[in-house]
Amino acid sequence: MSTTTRGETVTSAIPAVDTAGVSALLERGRALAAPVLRDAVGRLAPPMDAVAAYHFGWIDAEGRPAHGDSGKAVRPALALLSAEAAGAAPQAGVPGAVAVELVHNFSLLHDDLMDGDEQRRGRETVWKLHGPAQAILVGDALFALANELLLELGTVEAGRATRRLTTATRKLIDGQAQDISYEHRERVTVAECLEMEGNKTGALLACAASIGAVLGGADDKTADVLEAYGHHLGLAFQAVDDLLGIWGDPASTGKQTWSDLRQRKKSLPVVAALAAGGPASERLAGILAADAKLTDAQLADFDEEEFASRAALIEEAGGREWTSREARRQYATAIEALNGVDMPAQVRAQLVALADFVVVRKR
Ligand SMILES: CC(C)=CCC/C(C)=C/CC/C(C)=C/COP(=O)(O)OP(=O)(O)O
Repeated sequence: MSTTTRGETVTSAIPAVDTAGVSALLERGRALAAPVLRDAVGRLAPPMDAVAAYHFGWIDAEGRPAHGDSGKAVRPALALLSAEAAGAAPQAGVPGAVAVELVHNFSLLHDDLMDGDEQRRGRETVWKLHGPAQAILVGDALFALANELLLELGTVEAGRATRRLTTATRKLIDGQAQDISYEHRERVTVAECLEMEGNKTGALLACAASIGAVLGGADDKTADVLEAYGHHLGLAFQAVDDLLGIWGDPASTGKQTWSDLRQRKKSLPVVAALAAGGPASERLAGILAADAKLTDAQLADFDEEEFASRAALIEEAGGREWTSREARRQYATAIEALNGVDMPAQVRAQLVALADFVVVRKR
């Protein structure tokens, strides 16, 4: 056991992952979602259908069929398990799985444009290859498709699912707005950072973890418990994302090196390091204050060593360790939330396995 800077006791054990079991869960989500996702994308007018197909890795930059990385598909896997947690067949969760994945990809398309990121899933981002207008339009279209797919089911459950997805999307947008505004704030508190991450990442994972149950006929109380699991899992997911954004291997993450530092992100490791106090924390604060006076182009011109030295200071001030502990604390809270729903033991074990994967992932 160990203690966080907030004084709570958390398990410090790094979970062992059932890699084969998790791969099978992710693959099942991908396989059941794929036909519905392809059909949805096929509804888009050219050239948006092809731009979306490129984003999902189904075609390459020249328009040839491809099997590119279309993402880990954590959210579809969650949506199917959520249907099973409510006693329904996994298939009941498929429209929810696809809808959440569409909203997720809408957010990635817009996020890459806003951040000026040139690499996603190991290839050129849509805005870089096809221009900002296509990134905006295809993102908007994926969002519309998500709602269209759910609403055309025409059931009461689909109406409830759409309501939850719309609220999650609004929170995701709130979180993105907070994230961007924090880039230009000298100080962001740990609480503000966690609230922002709960919005930008927690809300959609919470929705993924409950939407299958809603579509499978679960009551709101059951859905709310599953949502709590997904929310904390989302916070663990984002904490790991923040670690990967600084110390991840670009060959695994599929993103540029030091992407978060290049964009002045007040991610958890940075915020925790600044809050820690002490010589490394103060040196970091001084450097970031000087960075704030530079233009984005000047910052982008920095060589690797400049970012490496910032990363080293964040680590020395304790930001890396604090964030890993926070990921494990949120993981433990997510698992505990599962006690609030009576579900088949195997489904519970699979929800735990997915959470294990989230905290140890390298991409
Ligand atoms: C409105 C707007 C622009 C919002 C942006 C919100 C945003 C991008 C939040 C970050 C969420 C996140 C951790 C994405 C990576 O997911 P992942 O690792 O599951 O990605 P994958 O599908 O590639 O595996």
